[in-house]
Amino acid sequence: KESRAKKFQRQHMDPDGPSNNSNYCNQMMRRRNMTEGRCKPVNTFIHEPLVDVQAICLQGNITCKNGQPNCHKSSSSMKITDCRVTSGSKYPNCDYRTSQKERHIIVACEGNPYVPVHFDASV
Ligand SMILES: Nc1ncnc2c1ncn2[C@@H]1O[C@H](C(=O)NS(=O)(=O)C[C@H]2[C@@H](O)[C@H](n3ccc(=O)[nH]c3=O)O[C@@H]2CO)[C@@H](O)[C@H]1O
Repeated sequence: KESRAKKFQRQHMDPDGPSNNSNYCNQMMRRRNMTEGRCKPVNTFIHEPLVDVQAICLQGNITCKNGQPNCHKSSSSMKITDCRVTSGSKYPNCDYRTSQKERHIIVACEGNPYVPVHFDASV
């Protein structure tokens, strides 16, 4: 069974990216298995070293969107790519818009070791 930490890495980590082609999201959403059963509507890939993303958990606690107190915001902005389904997207041919950004990111952390398990938002 995939751990929540590993699931976070599968869904959100791409240190070697981004390749600034408009098909990045179409390729990566399939490759990371987020187009099975449905097209995941929104997903962010983070183009920073895993250790830098794990270090976000050491920042002060902030409230997550779901009200839990275990979220943390990155101290610096990070290179990310937002993938968002297009209006014309029809499962199983999931179609995404690829948007490269530099944002502070907010993740939820859990466990021992205390590591990212959920992507909450970018700001
Ligand atoms: N505090 C917590 N502590 C611990 N765990 C927590 C906590 N909160 C949730 N989980 C868990 O995480 C799991 C999960 O998949 N949550 S999810 O909201 O659907 C993820 C969002 C995100 O993947 C994506 N998104 C969204 C915006 C954006 O900019 N970029 C972007 O990528 O869209 C998704 C839907 O919004 C779920 O098992 C839930 O129980």
